[in-house]
Amino acid sequence: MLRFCSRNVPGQPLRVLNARCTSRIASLPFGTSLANVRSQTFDHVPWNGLSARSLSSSAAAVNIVVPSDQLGFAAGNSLRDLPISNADERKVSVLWSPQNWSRFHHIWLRDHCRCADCFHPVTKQRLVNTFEIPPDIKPVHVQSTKEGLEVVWPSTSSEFHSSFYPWSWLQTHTYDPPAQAAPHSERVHYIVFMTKDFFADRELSRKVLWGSSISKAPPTITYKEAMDESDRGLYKWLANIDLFGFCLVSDVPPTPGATEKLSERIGFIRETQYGKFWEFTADLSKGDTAYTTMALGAHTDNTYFTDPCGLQLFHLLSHTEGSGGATLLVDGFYVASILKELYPELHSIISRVPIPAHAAGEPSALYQPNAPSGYPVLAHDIVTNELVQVRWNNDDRSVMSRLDPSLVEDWYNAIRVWHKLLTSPDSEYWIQLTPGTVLSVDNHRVLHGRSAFEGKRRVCGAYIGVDEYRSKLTVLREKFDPKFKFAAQGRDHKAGGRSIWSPAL
Ligand SMILES: C[N+](C)(C)CCCC[C@H](N)C(=O)O
Ligand SMILES: O=C(O)CCC(=O)C(=O)O
Repeated sequence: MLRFCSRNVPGQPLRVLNARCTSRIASLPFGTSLANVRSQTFDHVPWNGLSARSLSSSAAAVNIVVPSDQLGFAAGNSLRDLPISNADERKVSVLWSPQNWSRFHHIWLRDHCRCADCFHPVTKQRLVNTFEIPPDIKPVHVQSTKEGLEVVWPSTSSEFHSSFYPWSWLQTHTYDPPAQAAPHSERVHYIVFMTKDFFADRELSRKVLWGSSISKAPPTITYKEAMDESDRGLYKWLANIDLFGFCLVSDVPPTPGATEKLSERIGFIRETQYGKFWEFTADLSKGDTAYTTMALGAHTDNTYFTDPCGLQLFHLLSHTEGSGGATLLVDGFYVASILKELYPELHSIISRVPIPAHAAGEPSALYQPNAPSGYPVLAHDIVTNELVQVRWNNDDRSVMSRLDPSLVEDWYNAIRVWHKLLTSPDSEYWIQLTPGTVLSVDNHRVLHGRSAFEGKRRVCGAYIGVDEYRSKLTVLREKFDPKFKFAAQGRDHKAGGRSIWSPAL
């Protein structure tokens, strides 16, 4: 049963507009003032017109306290001004608007309390002991306030425990139903010119997939922008990489020193068997074909690492006494989207068959991923199923000794088609790098390679860990992206400048 009651302003009408609550007793037409039904009880029935699913099957006497003085509704206003909340045996339901509501399990809400006793305001770590929360915990009081939802819990000690959840935080983290994810990526055949408002309205983590036409307007920033201490240019640089999977940096002094300093603007350089900040040329000084004049097909680096590097920076410092050595880029997400569309069963095979890999060119090192079978070419988020990583280097692939015998021919067919799409003229973006232009590549998405060359060719660059890159991008988003700004009107802890309600936590 639901008992509507208003608080704080006795006798004031409790007006709920746009919400309809159907009960066996009566249905409430739009705009009904509930004042006269304040004491009326309603069996717990589906909110008519709000959702096919009932809010709860079990009848439970709960108080809905929606202080009428805080409703502030004029006739016809939407519910968006103040969501209605109610609690049943196991969940709190929040009615955002006539067609939208969410449900949060009591245990989930209690576990996610962010008061200073439950969530460290500086370290942003959970303090509440999840495992001491009674599995059947129920609030003694639920209240909608202007800033968010207030829930009062029974507590073993004498006093109650009060939790607060900002509306925007609940909307960000709604899981029943899940927040409507914006389409993750869009395949464009034209080039989107990077205007500042282009960034402003982009959904975070959106991707712009591209083919060879990216050559018309490759994402580029200047060295001056990247080095600017305001970090605005750095944000633009990383936002470009996040959107396109790569970005050029122009007007960079053609020296290893300037390139290293540029790399470190993103984060600390990841040291590997090739060194920290590396320079390489065709002298086989390291046991890898990158240190030769050979052509290298489109690949991602470090498939032999459990955690392949996130970014790779290349700067062609000089090339004399010969030609060639053009750089190849292929958007692995773009090609995967085509494979999925045209050959879904092959897409499924390379998304599930693991590939072992090794780096064994240095006598003092033999790298293999921690999973003995390796990892599939395409890795997807386990919940959203969005593509998050491409791992492909056919040269560094080890023996396929764990292939299901019934899959051998299909697997070879799958990688053959994958390779055909990767090497299609529509997928390939060739660029002849020159001294002064640094190429930065998301090694989890964009494959790179090069054409064969003659002469003396010197390249320098660095690896940056994927977590260092993504952390810097998130910190810059907090600084520059209004979507990341959170204002809980005084209900916030901002130790270290970061809100406890940051969408990233
Ligand atoms: C970038 N640097 C020249 C240092 C090393 C290149 C090693 C590339 C290796 N075959 C891989 O795919 O990871
Ligand atoms: O020499 C180049 O331009 C690229 C070499 C390469 O693919 C690599 O180092 O992974």
